[in-house]
Amino acid sequence: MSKQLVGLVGWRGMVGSVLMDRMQAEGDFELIEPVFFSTSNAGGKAPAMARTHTELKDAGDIAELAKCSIVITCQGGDWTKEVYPKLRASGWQGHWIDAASALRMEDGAVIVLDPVNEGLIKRRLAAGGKDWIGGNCTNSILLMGLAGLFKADLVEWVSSMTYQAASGGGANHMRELLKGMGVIHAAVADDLATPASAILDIDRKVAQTIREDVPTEFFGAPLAGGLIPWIDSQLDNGQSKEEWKGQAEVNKILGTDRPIPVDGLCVRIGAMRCHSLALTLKLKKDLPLAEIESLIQGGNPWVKFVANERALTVKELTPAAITGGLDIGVGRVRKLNMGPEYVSAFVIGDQLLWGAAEPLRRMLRILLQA
Ligand SMILES: NC(=O)C1=CN([C@@H]2O[C@H](COP(=O)(O)OP(=O)(O)OC[C@H]3O[C@@H](n4cnc5c(N)ncnc54)[C@H](OP(=O)(O)O)[C@@H]3O)[C@@H](O)[C@H]2O)C=CC1
Ligand SMILES: N[C@@H](CC(=O)OP(=O)(O)O)C(=O)O
Repeated sequence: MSKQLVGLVGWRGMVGSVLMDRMQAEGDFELIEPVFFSTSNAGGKAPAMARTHTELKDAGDIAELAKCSIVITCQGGDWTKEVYPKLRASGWQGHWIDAASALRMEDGAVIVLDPVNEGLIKRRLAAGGKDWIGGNCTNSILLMGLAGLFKADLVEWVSSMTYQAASGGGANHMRELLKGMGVIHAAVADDLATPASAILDIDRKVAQTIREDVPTEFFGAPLAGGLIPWIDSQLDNGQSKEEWKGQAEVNKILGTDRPIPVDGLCVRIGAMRCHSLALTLKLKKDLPLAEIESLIQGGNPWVKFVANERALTVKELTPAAITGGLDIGVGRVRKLNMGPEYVSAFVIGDQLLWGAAEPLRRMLRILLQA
């Protein structure tokens, strides 16, 4: 049987590169006939995974895109908004898999996170669904970590305080964070090399450097040595767009009839690519802690449950331990003073993997098996 023609757009960007790595690692390219597209280098050489279509196609060429039975894009929302309507208007009936948020809340689109909503995906596929959109990274990580509690329909509401990495903004934001770290260090490098230097003098110089010299072009405020308690645009109700996505996307992914309230504050911190969430959950009933832990552990094979002990937590539940892998760390699970149904949890994951690339790759596999 001939292999399906799969168009890849946005493959050299940050999310796209992680997707390419994962597709190679999992042997996905053996199963498809890839066609690589570019917005900037049509006619150039496609990457080595291309076998027959070795030239880059123009990502604005609707007729070329329409030859593919599946298009996967990590190119970004602007490109989606420009090209998707034209492609569908041309009569194209193929499957569209997209990392960008542009189509996420459209009625016909499913937000894909198959370890959590495989049933919904399969139902929509059987009903003729064609649009498969990756979720917001923070929400995908939250749901991957606590899938066991959601599957058991135990969650009454979630308060979600996030600690989001620089990579959520893109490659330039990661660079700006690192430059800022370098600028701060350079300002006090000599003092640090002198053990007798006064820490308050060092601190004064650092504070001044953060205020005056740390680059802010991409984040709009100094991130290195600090944090930024706002992510994305401002809505009229006082939420940030990132905070709004919490309830909207979590409920769409789960396909709930009655929305589970999800709200909290989203904060950018100086981590590179791991998003974390400090969660307060109100459960629908008072369950023994051991049962709650076991439900979380059984949520999916990627949950790395960390017992609520100091030594284990500081070793296992950090960006240093989690970055670059598919594990979703879950820990700090305990009952809170507010009452027996109130439980805390800390969830951490690599936002470029489960938060972006992996759900798309797995959706491709689901389509190839259908
Ligand atoms: N960043 C994140 O954490 C997440 C992002 N997403 C979504 O994924 C989409 C893509 O995001 P992201 O990967 O961060 O975007 P990037 O900016 O890294 O890449 C997007 C495109 O920019 C072009 N580009 C221009 N200069 C360069 C360069 N020097 N290196 C690589 N590519 C370059 C490439 O297009 P071309 O090859 O055609 O020139 C590339 O495909 C967005 O819609 C975003 O919302 C979703 C979840 C998380
Ligand atoms: N907004 C997220 C990253 C992202 O791309 O989100 P979305 O896919 O919902 O636009 C962050 O900054 O961490």
